[in-house]
Amino acid sequence: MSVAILGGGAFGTALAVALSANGPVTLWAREAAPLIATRQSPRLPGVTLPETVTVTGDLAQAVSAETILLSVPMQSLSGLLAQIDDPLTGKALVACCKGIDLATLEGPAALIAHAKPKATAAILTGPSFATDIAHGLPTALTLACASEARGAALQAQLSTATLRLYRSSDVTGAELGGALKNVIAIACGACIGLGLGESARAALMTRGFAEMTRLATRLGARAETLAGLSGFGDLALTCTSDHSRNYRFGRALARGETIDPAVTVEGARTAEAVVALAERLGVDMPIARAVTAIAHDGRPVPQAMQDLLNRPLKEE
Ligand SMILES: NC(=O)C1=CN([C@@H]2O[C@H](COP(=O)(O)OP(=O)(O)OC[C@H]3O[C@@H](n4cnc5c(N)ncnc54)[C@H](OP(=O)(O)O)[C@@H]3O)[C@@H](O)[C@H]2O)C=CC1
Ligand SMILES: O=C(CO)COP(=O)(O)O
Repeated sequence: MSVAILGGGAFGTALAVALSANGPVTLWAREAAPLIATRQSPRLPGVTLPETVTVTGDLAQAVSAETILLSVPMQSLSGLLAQIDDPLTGKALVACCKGIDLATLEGPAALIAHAKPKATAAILTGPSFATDIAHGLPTALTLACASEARGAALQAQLSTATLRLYRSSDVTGAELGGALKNVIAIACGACIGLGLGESARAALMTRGFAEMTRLATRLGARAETLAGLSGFGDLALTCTSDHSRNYRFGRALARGETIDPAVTVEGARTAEAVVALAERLGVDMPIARAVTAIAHDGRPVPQAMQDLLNRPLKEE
């Protein structure tokens, strides 16, 4: 089965390198010329695409593949899908982005399912830095698809010797785990940037995990999915690593450092979407509210942290 990846940034490039171990791969980028010329994405320096990866700027050609991975930032996903006239009947569309769409408050797989109802929507998510995948370091991810049979086929097609996929039918749990952990990672970066210490970060991770589980289960996810790679696994990675852009964003906010708007920080916009979703559903999400306050409302980070500590004492 042929594979195409839409999005020539860090993750799309890394996936193209990894999946080329299984056979030919097509990589589509909106600005394909530099990628064709250099075989390197500026978003993933030092990684050269193998010859078995065909880079194209022709979207119609790319979506002729049977399995299509969508690896653009979450807030760009609906626009990209709208550019594809083809209903993509029978194809597998695998979301590789992490977030919640601000316009619809949907996760990536739900958004794909609504935009292309004649295709099969799935999601590939979990703890994995693009650089690790591209360099062939061992990585385990969740491949979630509502159809058990399509999920099993995708699991086999997209696993490699170093990219180990676990299968799930809980698409909601997988997409929310990946989206929500980025919000908590911003809070953890802010905590460390403010010098509040590692004990405070562990508390934020734990209470953040409670918050993630509360919202996800309210939306029909299984709690055990949140405890898996796509939730707990990715939370652990993203909240503790300098490689994470979300973590670094929170740390920079706390330190008053300049933020580069060209860097993809999914948790910033997703925090806004989460707050809106949680309010609609009556779910308490204090850490997401704090992240929205520091990222968008100009609330100073020390005050936002104090707001969290000042909340009434409660049962765990
Ligand atoms: N990097 C990582 O380690 C991982 C990332 N992810 C997820 O993958 C998704 C993509 O992130 P990542 O690749 O890292 O981000 P990058 O910032 O590295 O790249 C984003 C890419 O998307 C392209 N893009 C943006 N908007 C559009 C659009 N409307 N149409 C077509 N292309 C578009 C950009 O093009 P241009 O360069 O022209 O701006 C760029 O090539 C995110 O949801 C992220 O959470 C998941 C796991 C790991
Ligand atoms: O999702 C990721 C790791 O699993 C990448 O994290 P950042 O987007 O924070 O860099």
